[in-house]
Amino acid sequence: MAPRGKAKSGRTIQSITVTPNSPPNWPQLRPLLSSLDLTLEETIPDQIIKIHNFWTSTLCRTYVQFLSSLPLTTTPGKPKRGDAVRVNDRFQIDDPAFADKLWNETALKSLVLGEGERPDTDWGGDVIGLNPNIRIYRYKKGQFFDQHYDDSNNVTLPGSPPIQAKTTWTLLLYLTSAATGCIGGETVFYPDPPKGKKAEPAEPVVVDLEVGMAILHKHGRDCMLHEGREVTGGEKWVIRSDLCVRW
Ligand SMILES: O=C(O)CCC(=O)C(=O)O
Ligand SMILES: [Fe+2]
Repeated sequence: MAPRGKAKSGRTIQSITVTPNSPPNWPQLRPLLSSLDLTLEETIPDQIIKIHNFWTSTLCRTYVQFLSSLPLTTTPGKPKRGDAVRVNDRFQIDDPAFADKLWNETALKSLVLGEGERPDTDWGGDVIGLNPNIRIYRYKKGQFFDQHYDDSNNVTLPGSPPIQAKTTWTLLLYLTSAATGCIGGETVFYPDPPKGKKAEPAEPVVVDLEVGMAILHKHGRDCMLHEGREVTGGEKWVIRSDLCVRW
């Protein structure tokens, strides 16, 4: 057998340190619009909020290119009991530093907590940052995320001492849309059917993809049933995190 570190030919094999799940070298978050140029737009008060142009199309393009180089894995078609059928390619990482950048170096913190004009939203407590659990989704033709509710989770945010928090709202950031060749993939919300036999079922609320748009939607006990519709052409790319409140 060749000695350790040597190939049979005698060349030294470079030692490779693989840190399992080490955070990627995310591109810097630029260019971005200032919070003064952005607003929280209520699609359904206290349930769904949109931020158009949260990321610029230039930044989205940089990220799609970068994220394409990450080792995404296709989620199994058969979910665990109680989980939604979810067919997409994803990359998941616990990265408190990136979550902190997404919160502090973008307009998000100012929009959610800022002094400016903003809807009187119940964030479920004092918002202190974003969930370090960052999820990247890529949906290709035929992929989708079936109807489900998002859970609230307990998380620990960095600090000394570390801060106990829980998630209250989902953050979805769309990097692609019809403008980049993605067909379908809308996020669709289903309001609870009105009570009473004669009542018409409530119309679904369809959120069309828009490059750089972020949406926040309330989750946990008050989460609306929702889905990511099937992508029928091109690619849908999404970055997912959650708002965290002090626990
Ligand atoms: O990709 C989407 O449009 C929806 C994603 C979603 O519902 C989730 O991450 O829980
Ligand atoms: Fe969801």
